[in-house]
Amino acid sequence: MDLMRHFPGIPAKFVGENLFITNVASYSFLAFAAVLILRYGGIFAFEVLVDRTLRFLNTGVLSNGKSISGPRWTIPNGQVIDKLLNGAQKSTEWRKFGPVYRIWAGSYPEIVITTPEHLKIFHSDSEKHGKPRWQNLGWFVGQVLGRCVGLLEGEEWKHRRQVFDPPFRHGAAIARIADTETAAKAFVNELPLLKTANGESKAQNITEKEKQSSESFTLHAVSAFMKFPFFLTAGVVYGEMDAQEKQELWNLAEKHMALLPYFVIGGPYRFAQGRWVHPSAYRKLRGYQAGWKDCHERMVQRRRSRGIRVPLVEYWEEYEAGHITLDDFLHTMDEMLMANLDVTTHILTWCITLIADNESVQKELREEVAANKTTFQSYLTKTDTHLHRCFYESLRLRPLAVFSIGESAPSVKDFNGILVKPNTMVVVDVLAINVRNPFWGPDSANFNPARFKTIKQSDLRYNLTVFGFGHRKCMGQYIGAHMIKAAVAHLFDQYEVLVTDGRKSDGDYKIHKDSWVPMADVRVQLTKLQK
Ligand code: HEM
Repeated sequence: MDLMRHFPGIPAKFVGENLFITNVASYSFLAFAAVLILRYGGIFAFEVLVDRTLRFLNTGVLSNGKSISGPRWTIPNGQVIDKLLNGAQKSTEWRKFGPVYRIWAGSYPEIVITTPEHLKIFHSDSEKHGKPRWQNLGWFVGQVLGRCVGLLEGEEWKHRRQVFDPPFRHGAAIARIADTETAAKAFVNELPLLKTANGESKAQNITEKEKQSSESFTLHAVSAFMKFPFFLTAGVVYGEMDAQEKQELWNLAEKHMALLPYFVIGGPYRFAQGRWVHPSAYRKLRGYQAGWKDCHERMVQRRRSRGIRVPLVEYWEEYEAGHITLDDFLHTMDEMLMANLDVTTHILTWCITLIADNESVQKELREEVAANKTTFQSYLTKTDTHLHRCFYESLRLRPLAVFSIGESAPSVKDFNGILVKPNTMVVVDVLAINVRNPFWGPDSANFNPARFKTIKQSDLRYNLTVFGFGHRKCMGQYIGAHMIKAAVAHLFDQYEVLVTDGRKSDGDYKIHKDSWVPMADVRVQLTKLQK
């Protein structure tokens, strides 16, 4: 399908009620569009028509409050593509609509909030918040992730979260720290092998110091760092995996990546009927689903036959006992591994890039790591270290999504007189909170981990968003933090790291194009340190 060429991309989650009305409305719009485009070549006219109609049907706010503005609905999916793939630019551009504005996800209004005050108001009843169906992204996403923990709400969410989160709780993550650290060390030790595997050559223009060490090579950061967090998370759930299982899982990851564009493009992919428009996309979807299910059935079988009890087997037993459905199981597995693949790669790549580009930060980190060698594993779990501050500062500046995944409140929310209707999706402009917010001071755009030294944890509550809010905080936050910090600590302990490529003319970094999160598209030069 031609649309695909224009929207290489990604992502995951949401939707609202009244799907039937929405379907009818959407198909009517498509019919109108066809007529207009054929007759007048009028894409602009079509967008205006859709925008006006949607505003007439539901603006997302009550008419007895202030009115709300926002960007015009655009083909093919409102602002979904911009929100997910072009977030940083749009976060700045859409400021002209004020601190609270509306965007469209397909035919659903989403309200964007940008200040800590509004964040506090919105989360005053966070325990009752819901998740709009399929994250307002439509049917295709629903087929892969519709029943994952992150998209459920109410009692169902509470129950499924209790089922899935035991291996990821704080105590469990601490108990695994030796495994996490060993895996991170192995990952860093094996990086030189990637220079051949990735067809990378030795760095050009090697300096005298590098010649002496004779251990200098460059890597494309995303490609080189992707598998480490993926297989580490897989290990938490599946236990030890053999080479064949790892290969099968990676093949499935590649198939999953090929589905990501359909998650965001919208149009026909928002509806089950879209299968008639693009049968090969539908076949890819079914192929992935079948492979994902088979792979898990076999992994459970193998572990059971050897008497191995790992979280995978325990989750499967919940399914067999009828406590959760097969989709609950498969979709949550997908969320933890596949949907998260880009997330964890993004976090690791940015953390390394930002430290590498700040010489004094890199030096301080190396010294701290050296000073903590004897208690290295407990050092990794601490939160009052330079390493942890580097991790947080990187999350602050380079959030995985510029516009948060979003939630809906069951009550009316009053944002300075704009009254948001109950059950309407509200998303947070994370850059507005984490960077443009006056709380962070005049150097808010700079990478300065030391800033966290003097900030009280309680002051961060509505001024920083990293792992989500309230009850819906990230299930993998502890494992996630440990794995990133372990990899970063080992890397900078063994190598001098330099960003050699990936800058734009304005000094900002290039962003990886084939992902649903804004990963750094950089190359790094690693030079082995002489010890
Ligand atoms: C450092 C890396 C990570 C970061 C920065 C991160 C960030 C986030 C954020 C911001 C959310 C909230 C999304 C929302 O608003 O709904 C979230 C949710 C979630 N994350 Fe993570 N994540 C990371 C790693 C992981 C890992 C390794 C797992 C594997 C289990 C994981 C599993 C989940 C799940 C299941 C949810 C949904 C929680 C719920 O709604 O109950 N995350 N994550």
